[in-house]
Amino acid sequence: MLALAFLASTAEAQAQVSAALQELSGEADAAAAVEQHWIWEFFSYAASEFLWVGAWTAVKITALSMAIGLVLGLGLALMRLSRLFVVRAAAWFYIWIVRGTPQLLQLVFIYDALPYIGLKFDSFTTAVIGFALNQAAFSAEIIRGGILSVNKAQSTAATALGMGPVLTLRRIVLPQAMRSILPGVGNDTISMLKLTSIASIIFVNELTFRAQQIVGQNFRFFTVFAAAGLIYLILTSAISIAQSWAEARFDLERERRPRGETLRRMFGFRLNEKPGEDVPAPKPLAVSPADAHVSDDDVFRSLATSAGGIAKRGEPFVVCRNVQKSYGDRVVLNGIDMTVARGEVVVLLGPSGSGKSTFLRTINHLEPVDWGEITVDGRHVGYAPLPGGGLKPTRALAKARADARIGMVFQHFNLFNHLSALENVIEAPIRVFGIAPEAARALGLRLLGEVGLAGHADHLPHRLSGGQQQRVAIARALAISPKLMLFDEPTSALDPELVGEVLQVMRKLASAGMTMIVVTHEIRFAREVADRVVFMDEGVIVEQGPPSEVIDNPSQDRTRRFLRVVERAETAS
Ligand SMILES: Nc1ncnc2c1ncn2[C@@H]1O[C@H](COP(=O)(O)OP(=O)(O)OP(=O)(O)O)[C@@H](O)[C@H]1O
Repeated sequence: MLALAFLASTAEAQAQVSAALQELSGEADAAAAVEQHWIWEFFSYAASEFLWVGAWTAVKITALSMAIGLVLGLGLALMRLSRLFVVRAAAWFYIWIVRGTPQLLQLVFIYDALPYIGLKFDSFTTAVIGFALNQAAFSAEIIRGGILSVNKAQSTAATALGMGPVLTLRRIVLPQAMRSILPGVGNDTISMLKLTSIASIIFVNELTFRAQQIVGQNFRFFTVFAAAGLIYLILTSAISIAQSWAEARFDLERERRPRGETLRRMFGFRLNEKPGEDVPAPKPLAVSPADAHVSDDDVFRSLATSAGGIAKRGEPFVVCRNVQKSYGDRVVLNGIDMTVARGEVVVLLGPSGSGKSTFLRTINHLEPVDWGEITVDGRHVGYAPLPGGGLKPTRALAKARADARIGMVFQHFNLFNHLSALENVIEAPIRVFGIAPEAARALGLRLLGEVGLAGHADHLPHRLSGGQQQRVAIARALAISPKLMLFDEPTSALDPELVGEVLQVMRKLASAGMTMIVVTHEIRFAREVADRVVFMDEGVIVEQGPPSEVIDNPSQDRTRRFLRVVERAETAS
C-alpha cells in the first residue's frame, strides 16, 4: 500500500494506475459476477491473466538479474581472491557499499540519479540493473565461499597437467564448488522473486503491485492477496525444484545410474528394454596389476619409447644447477645440483622437511625457483632466456607446463572428485592437448586396463580404494604422454596392504624405460628399482649413488641415522 500511495502521488503514477484499473475492469466485472463464494473468487483471481502478467514480469526481472548478477558475482569473487591488494580492495568496497544499503534506496537512486549523467532507462530495465548489481555483491560472497571450499590440491593437480587458470576454474573448481554455491543461489533467487515487489516504487507493474491495484478497486483483500500468495508459492516452488535438481546433478556422493535405472529399480523394468532381455552382467572387478596381462605392445613401453626413454637412454634429461628456494626466512633448497639421465629412475630420500617435495615441484614449475636453473629435455619450464643472459618467467606458464609433458603423481592422489576414473584420465588429453574424445577414451581405457582398473572406468574417486585411486592418478599422468614422471610420496597415504599394487605399477613403468624421479620412504622399492638414490637433508644433497652404496653402505652419518629410523619404522609396521 505504501508503494501505491507513493505511486499515486505523482502524475505519471496516477496515469499508470488509471491505465491499470482500466485494464483490470474486465477482471473486476468478472469478480463481481462470481462474488457469491470466496473460494471461487480466490481461484478466479489465482487464474487471472492480470495477476499472471505481473508474475511474468517478476519472473523476467528475477531471471535476468540473477543471470547478470551471477556473472558479475563470479568476477567480484575472483577479484576478492586476487593476489593484488588494489583489486581485492575494489571488490571488497563494492560489496561493502551494496550489502550495507537498502535495496529500495539503490533502486530509487538508479532510477533518479542516472538520468543526470545521461543514462535514462525504463522502469523494467532499471529494475533489472538494480537487482543485478545488488545480487552481484551477494553472489560474490557465495561463489567465493564455494571456490574456497574446493581443496587447493585439485587446482594443483590440474596445473600439473598443463591446464591454465581459466580451464581449471571452469572444469575443475566451479563444478565442485557448485555443491556449496547452489543452496545460497537458490535462496537468493527465491528472495529476489519476492523482492521484485519493491520495484513498484519505480513503477514496475509486477505481481504484488497488480494485486494492490485490484484491491484498491474492490477491497477484496483476502481473496486477491491470497491468490497473489498462491502464485508466488507456485513460482518459488518451481525454483526449489530446479535447485534440488541442480544439487542432485552436482552431488558427488550420488551413484551415477544409467537412464531409466531409477524406474527399473522402482518398478523392475528398464525403458527401451525388451521383456525377458537379461540385464547385462556387472562389469568384472579389477584384476590386480600383478595378474594383469602385459601385451607385447605394452602401453607403458610405447609411452617410454615415444618419450625417447629407450633410444636415447643415458643422455642428460633433467639438469638442475644451483637450485635455491626459500619460504620467507626458511631456506628450503640450498643450491641443488643434480642431473637425471633419460630412462633413469632416481629415488629421493630424506627426512620430513628436507625439501624433497619442494624440489620435485620446482621441476615442473609448480613452484618457481629463487635462483639457479632447471632444464627438462633441454628446455626451461616456465622461464625464457634473456638476451644478455639470465632468465625471465614466461607469461604462458600453462602452455610451458603442457609442452614440457611432465606427469606428476601426488601423495593424496588429487583425483578430480567430480569426474569418473576415465574422465579423470581423459580430461587433460581432450582439453589441453586437443585429442579427439573418442581417441582419448580409447587411450584412457587402455591405460586404466594397464593399471588393472578396466572395470572401474565409470566409478567416481570416492568409490575407489586408496590404492585404486593412486593407480588412476598414475594413468591420468601417463595420459599426457609424459617424457618424465614425478612421484611425490605416492604410497605414503595408503594402508600397507595397498602399497604393493601401486609400487607394482611403478615397477612396470620403470622397467618400460620411463624417466622417473620418485620421492618415497619405501626403501625396498628404492633398492629394487632405483638406478640412483639421492639422500637430501636441510635443502642440500648429502650423498647420492646406486642403492647398493647409499642404502646398503652409506658414507654419511646423517644418511645412516635416517635409514636406521626408517628401517625401525618398517619393522614396527
Ligand atoms: N608453500 C609453502 N609455504 C611455506 N613453507 C613451505 C611451503 N611448502 C613447503 N614449506 C616448508 O618447506 C619445508 C620443506 O617442505 P617439503 O614438503 O619440501 O619437505 P619434504 O622433504 O618433502 O617433507 P615431507 O616428507 O614431510 O613431505 C618444510 O619446512 C615446509 O614446511
